[in-house]
Amino acid sequence: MISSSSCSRLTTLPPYTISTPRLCPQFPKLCPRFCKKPLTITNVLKIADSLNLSSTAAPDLHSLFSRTKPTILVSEKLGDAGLDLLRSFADVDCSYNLSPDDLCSKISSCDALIVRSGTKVTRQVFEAAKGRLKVVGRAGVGIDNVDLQAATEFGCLVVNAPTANTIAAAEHGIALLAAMARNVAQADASMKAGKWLRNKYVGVSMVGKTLAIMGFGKVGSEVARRAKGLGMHVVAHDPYAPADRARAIGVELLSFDEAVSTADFISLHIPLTPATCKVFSDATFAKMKRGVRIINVARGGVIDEDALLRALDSGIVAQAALDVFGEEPPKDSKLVQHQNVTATPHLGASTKEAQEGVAVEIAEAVVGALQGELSATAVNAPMVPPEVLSELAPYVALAEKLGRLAVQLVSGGSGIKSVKVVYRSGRDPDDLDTRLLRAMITKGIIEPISDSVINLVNADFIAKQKGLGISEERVPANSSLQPVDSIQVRISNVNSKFQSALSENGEISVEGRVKYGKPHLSRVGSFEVDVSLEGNLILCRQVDQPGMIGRVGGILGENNVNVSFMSVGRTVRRKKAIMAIGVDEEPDKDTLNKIGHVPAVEEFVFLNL
Ligand SMILES: NC(=O)c1ccc[n+]([C@@H]2O[C@H](COP(=O)([O-])OP(=O)(O)OC[C@H]3O[C@@H](n4cnc5c(N)ncnc54)[C@H](O)[C@@H]3O)[C@@H](O)[C@H]2O)c1
Ligand SMILES: O=C(O)[C@H](O)COP(=O)(O)O
Repeated sequence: MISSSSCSRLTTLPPYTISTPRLCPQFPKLCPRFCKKPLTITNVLKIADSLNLSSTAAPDLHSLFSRTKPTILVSEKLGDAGLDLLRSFADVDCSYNLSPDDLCSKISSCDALIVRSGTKVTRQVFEAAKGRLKVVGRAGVGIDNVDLQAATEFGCLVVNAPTANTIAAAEHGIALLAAMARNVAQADASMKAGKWLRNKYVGVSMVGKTLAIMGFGKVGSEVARRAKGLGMHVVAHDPYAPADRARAIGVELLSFDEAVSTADFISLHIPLTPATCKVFSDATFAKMKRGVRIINVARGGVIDEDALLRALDSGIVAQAALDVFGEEPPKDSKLVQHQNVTATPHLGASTKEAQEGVAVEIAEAVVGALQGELSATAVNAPMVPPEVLSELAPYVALAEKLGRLAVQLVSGGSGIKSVKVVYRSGRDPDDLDTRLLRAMITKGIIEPISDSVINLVNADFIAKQKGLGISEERVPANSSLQPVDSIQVRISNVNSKFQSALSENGEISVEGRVKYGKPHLSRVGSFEVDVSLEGNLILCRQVDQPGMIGRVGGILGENNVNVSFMSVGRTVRRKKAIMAIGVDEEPDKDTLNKIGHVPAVEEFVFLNL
């Protein structure tokens, strides 16, 4: 728990570090502008930096400074090992079988929600969360039950657990394949009904038959390996699958039509997306060999279930084995009741081992995300590996400051439509991921002029929503030691309240670099400066003449405003110069007026960083 002494230390930091009510609840007056902001990786890193902690210690800051534990709602059964992990970090509310209304009424008091496939995380859920929900964790692979667009719009990170149930799903696919081919379920049911029907349940052999794997991803590849072991000829269709993986397993990659028309068995392993919804339609069944057998352990929605029923009745499809359904549990039971259908109630991931693995995988992802880490399994945000993140941390701070600085130079009433960011870097473009930097520039530009809270998840979306186009350019630099030599932010087609910030082609232009690990301003318009981007800044253009530093410094000193640094840049000697003055306190109006009345001062602007 935070002590008042450590909290007062925090108040000496730039205010964006005192960012959440949880961080500094007893000092809301000291940080009123910032209390709405969530704790993000950026400000956690800034706090770590300001406290001279290494960036690897940063995630612990959340728990160090948080007065209350976060609350995590688990809406479907999760393995114990995952629950234990969650409980060591948060208050965990396991409420299963919630109605949509109950979920909406609970969610506004939750920081994270963990679901499996049975909970629909709709736009209404994000709206009802009123900004508190930061993470949705999907304990499994398929995220078709989460409205990703709404999550992104509300700045809520969605993470999944994509690896722990792969083998379970593949094994279930093979179990269904074999059970269907040998009528295991039907024969078992008949025996339980007291019958002995040896002639009725003659099956088909798998060896030598062609199996088409539709979707050659994690599960599809594992099914392929196992089917090869059964002596099947395996082909696959997946427009995005690497050919070398297919070669390594001995699988031939085919077009959709080739795969469905040559197969004796077809096993579905594609995600449900708008593009794959009902892709197995009447037209698709018409292309298949008569007597084909279909297994679906992916998603019910990829099949038009009415069309499947027709294909089963007409004999195009001899048998189907289904673990998943368009609606779960299925309301219309015609398909489930069909004598040639083997059905299981979405059991693909349901092994003890997979459920424990998924629970731990999702618990780690959710806890990490709540601590401000960028998740490796983020579904709606860029994944930034930790080593890249720690290298980019000072540039992240620089990017946000430059955005914040540039937007304050725009005169009121000018709508910002177009921003260009120029990165000077010696790195190979593939070695420099600018998504994080772009998000922080967007944050810096938008937050001071709106109510939006920007993070890595929603930065691009909110920029687009506000009609703000951000383009990026890379300029090669000689030095390749640093990831970025300089970042320039240019805003075009606006008026500036500080004419000297305009470049020759009329854009507001500010440029900065990282010096000694800290963000520095290196250019404003066509003036070179060299000031640390900390606290508050006064930019002042004056006639280049002796005594100006003393005059302006004197006015600030007389009014009890402490100058932290000063830099003068000029274009023409004895003509024009820019003075950049860092001040610890915000000068009052009178003090600023006095600076404006110094005869040689032609224009000045006060900027809050
Ligand atoms: N029944 C269960 O309990 C269970 C368990 C695990 C996974 N699943 C489901 O299985 C599916 C696959 O899971 P995964 O872990 O292998 O995912 P994955 O992302 O590793 O693989 C999916 C593959 O489908 C491919 N694909 C996407 N669109 C395609 C298209 N139009 N045509 C062909 N291929 C396409 C992708 O390129 C990818 O290689 C998902 O729908 C997942 O939800 C179900
Ligand atoms: O996509 C998945 O991971 C599977 O369909 C498992 O879903 P479940 O967690 O609801 O069993």
